[in-house]
Amino acid sequence: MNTLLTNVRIATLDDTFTIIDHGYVVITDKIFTHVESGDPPEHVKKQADRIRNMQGKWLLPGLYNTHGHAAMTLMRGYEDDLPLDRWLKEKIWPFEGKLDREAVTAGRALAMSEMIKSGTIGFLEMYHLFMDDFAEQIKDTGMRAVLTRSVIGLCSREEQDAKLDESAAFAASWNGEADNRIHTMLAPHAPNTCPIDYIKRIVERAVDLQLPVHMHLAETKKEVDDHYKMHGMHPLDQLDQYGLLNQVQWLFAHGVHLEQKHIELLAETKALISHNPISNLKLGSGMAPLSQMLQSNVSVSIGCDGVSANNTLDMWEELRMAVLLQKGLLQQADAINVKQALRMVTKEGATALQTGQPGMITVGAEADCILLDQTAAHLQPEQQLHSHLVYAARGSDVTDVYVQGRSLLENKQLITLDEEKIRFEANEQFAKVAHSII
Ligand SMILES: CSC[C@H]1O[C@@H](n2cnc3c(O)ncnc32)[C@H](O)[C@@H]1O
Ligand SMILES: [Zn+2]
Repeated sequence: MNTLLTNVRIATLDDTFTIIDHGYVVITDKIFTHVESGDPPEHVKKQADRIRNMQGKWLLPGLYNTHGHAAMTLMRGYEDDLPLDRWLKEKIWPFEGKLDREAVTAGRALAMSEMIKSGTIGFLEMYHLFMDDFAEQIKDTGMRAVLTRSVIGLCSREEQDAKLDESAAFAASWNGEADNRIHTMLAPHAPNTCPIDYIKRIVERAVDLQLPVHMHLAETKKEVDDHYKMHGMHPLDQLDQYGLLNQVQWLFAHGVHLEQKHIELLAETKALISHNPISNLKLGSGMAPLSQMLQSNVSVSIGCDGVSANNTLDMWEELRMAVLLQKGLLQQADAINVKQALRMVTKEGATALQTGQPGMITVGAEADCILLDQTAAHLQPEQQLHSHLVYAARGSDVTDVYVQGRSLLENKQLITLDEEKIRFEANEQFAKVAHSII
């Protein structure tokens, strides 16, 4: 199958940030075989099974959302004003306790529809319910994902082991599935919900399975202060003291309350960070030292976290918030530049999610790309393309999405999901669960 996209402005976001003002791409099966300037020659047109004129659109790599809980999209707007610990204990965990298969499935379909429509092609899911179902859903939807059956260790040794066995079995059976679009990790929930000896056993299992480990880390000051009280040290220092940082590839979510010595430790051990600025602001958790992490060569990507702490899955908003926040916080206009910003949602995201893809538009890469309507007023004048992508673009500008050459969105219409059905089921399932709590 050959697909030819013509008359398009291409932001390759490659190593040199090349822009092709007027060009075309050819997707052969799932690979970019041409990324060229100008109009396609006759022989290229003849070989195409499908030619789409993309006049008035920008083509660029898809975005990656590297930390979240997709099922929680059902809980959008469910408690807006509590700090993390009370939010979890008083509102979220009781609600999650009532979730059944239909409710979780509805929340996840809603999440995927929102992500695809706003240009996110890959995401990480940290959750504990119906993970096999989700993997099946993703197979059909066509997105990329890292799936983790996460574990909380505030229970007996037997229960801990049972959860870990379930998590490892899930990870082993789905890693590399769906034509390598699904990858897996093990995922202790957080240092304050998983005792260190449990985290140690999880890391040992991850070593056996050759999988990375994902965990919330240093999200709130309370969590870190409590860790000092109980263990006399910061949670990252404890992982280091137990020799756990060098054994596996870590991907930490949040990393808000870190000192410079911790940032250096992350860099030394090549740990990855998923920065979640809006969730951190909404839950009053704080502002992560993003600029210092980038300066210390820590690989940072961006995540939206669960929707009830955000309240959208719009990676453009998330990116803009990440950049503006650092500039204001440090009172420094060049705290993060446009190229660093774009890298976090493309190349660094592709790395964090273990895709093996460059997160760039380049010949030989798998054909993952999104297109934006460049005619919107807020994207004029259109010359400063890279700047617009960081400071002006919105999820609603996205018109088309391809993953591995498969079309998931065309002219703002979802191809692999039924939007009306998703909306209906999300509302129905929310009402059902909310009613069962009262
Ligand atoms: C064990 S599955 C994941 C678990 O995490 C909860 N969660 C959602 N958002 C956050 C957050 O910001 N910090 C910590 N935990 C969070 C979610 O509700 C699931 O229960
Ligand atoms: Zn989270």
